[in-house]
Amino acid sequence: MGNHILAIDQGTTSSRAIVFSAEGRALASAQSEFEQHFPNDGWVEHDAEQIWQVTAKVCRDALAELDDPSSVIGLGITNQRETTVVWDRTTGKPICRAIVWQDRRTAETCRTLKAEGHEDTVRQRTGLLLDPYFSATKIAWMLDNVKGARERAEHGELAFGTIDSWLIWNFTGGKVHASDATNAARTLLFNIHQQCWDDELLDLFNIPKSMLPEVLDCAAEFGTTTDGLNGLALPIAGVAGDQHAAMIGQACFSPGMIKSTYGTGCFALLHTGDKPIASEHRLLTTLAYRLNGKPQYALEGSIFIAGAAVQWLRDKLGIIEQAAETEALAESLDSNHGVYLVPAFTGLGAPHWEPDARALICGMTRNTGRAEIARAALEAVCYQTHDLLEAMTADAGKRPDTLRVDGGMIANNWLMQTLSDVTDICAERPEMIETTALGAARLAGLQLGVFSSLDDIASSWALERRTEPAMAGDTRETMIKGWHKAIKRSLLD
Ligand SMILES: Nc1ncnc2c1ncn2[C@@H]1O[C@H](COP(=O)(O)OP(=O)(O)O)[C@@H](O)[C@H]1O
Ligand SMILES: O=P(O)(O)OC[C@H](O)CO
Repeated sequence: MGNHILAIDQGTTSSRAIVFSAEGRALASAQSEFEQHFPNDGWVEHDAEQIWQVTAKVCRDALAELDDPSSVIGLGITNQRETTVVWDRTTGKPICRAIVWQDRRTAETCRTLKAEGHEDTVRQRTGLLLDPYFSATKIAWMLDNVKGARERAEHGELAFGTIDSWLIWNFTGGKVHASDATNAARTLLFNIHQQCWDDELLDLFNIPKSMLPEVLDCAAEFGTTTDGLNGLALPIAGVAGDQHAAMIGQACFSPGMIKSTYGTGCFALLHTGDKPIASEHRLLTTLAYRLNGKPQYALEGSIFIAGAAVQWLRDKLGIIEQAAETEALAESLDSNHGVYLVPAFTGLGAPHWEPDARALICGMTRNTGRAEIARAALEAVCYQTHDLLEAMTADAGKRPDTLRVDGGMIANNWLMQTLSDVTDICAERPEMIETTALGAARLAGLQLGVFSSLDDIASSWALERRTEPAMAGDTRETMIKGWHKAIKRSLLD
């Protein structure tokens, strides 16, 4: 019998499937992008049916690369979080397109709920804020805007799920409606202290409880695949939201350990142990993971735009052809020449939480060219990480000394060094950069007996590159001061 695990990383722009060995080597993989829909300003939608089709296909493609597919003993799923799907339990069809985490259409609803004084209760119970980022107001929007949806939901005909639930439902032929605690904790409906759906919050957001999935640990029995894999029956044994899976993939298992993932957005999570810490600096309190019924908590800083700013340079400004070109452009300058880019294209996340802030470039002169702008896009990621780390240090009472980094953007060595310089913290990049998918595989492996413990998993984490801070203190201070001035301007909008 084999011990390989198929892991799915269902991300915001693409679905990936990777088969991992027990040592954490990628034995086979496949990836496919899918369509992004922007039907209105600030709206972002996905076709959930297409996500299911594309995801099942990349799994089949990865399995087909193996000499012996029977060596695969289980499936782990990790996913873009908060993105909301509502479907009909009988037909299995979504009632409308999925509303993506980046979508800002419910900003007004959030403002009203805040003005009515509900934010403290919501924060206290969920660890989150009243922001359109999370699922609850997205579900309510669907119920109120898709004809007949509210009535059908009240009659128990509709199901809600984040993308993990939607995939589990489809892989099991509609038999299992489940999610894991980390995904549930991003909905604004889950009480992170009691580890259950919160009836008062369901009332506040006006969402029928019958729509919600059963919530399980991250390593658990989520059913067996009957559909999508050419008849292959695999136990779905590990599930976590992508940032939580990255915590597992980066082996951040002790309080004080922190990882930061640089993909479309950037998400830094600090492990805070078995007690939740309420942030006083507008960070989120969330789950790191939940195993054997025992939640481990984290403080999270969420930045909505990181690599997406580089995509913008490529697709909208046309000043680069490939993301990797930003490295040589940034390196070609001796300083940032006073140019800053605040990438508030979809508002600002932590620690500002300003859905209406908008992006800007400032400090330009006649000398400013593509190198300054590319460098400013990369530096913005470093400054934002700096701001998150300051907030985390203040909340947790201790400054982390090492940041474990991953995500597509961190292949950029200039960015990695500048991150260390600006944050004044060492950055460590692991050998296996696909930490998200690896984390999902690890969770499934834990459930299926491939690993006996988290220590067993931690022993296979291997360092590939480490950067040390090497910038003079006064240079750092000047740069950060310039950034904070730019941020102030973007908040004026
Ligand atoms: N060498 C690079 N330098 C800067 N940005 C990069 C580089 N390579 C990829 N990126 C950016 O990283 C992002 C892709 O990272 P990935 O982890 O695959 O994202 P996601 O999982 O969110 O789709 C893209 O936004 C891309 O612009
Ligand atoms: O799909 P990613 O990697 O951009 O991650 C999305 C996050 O989970 C959103 O909270």
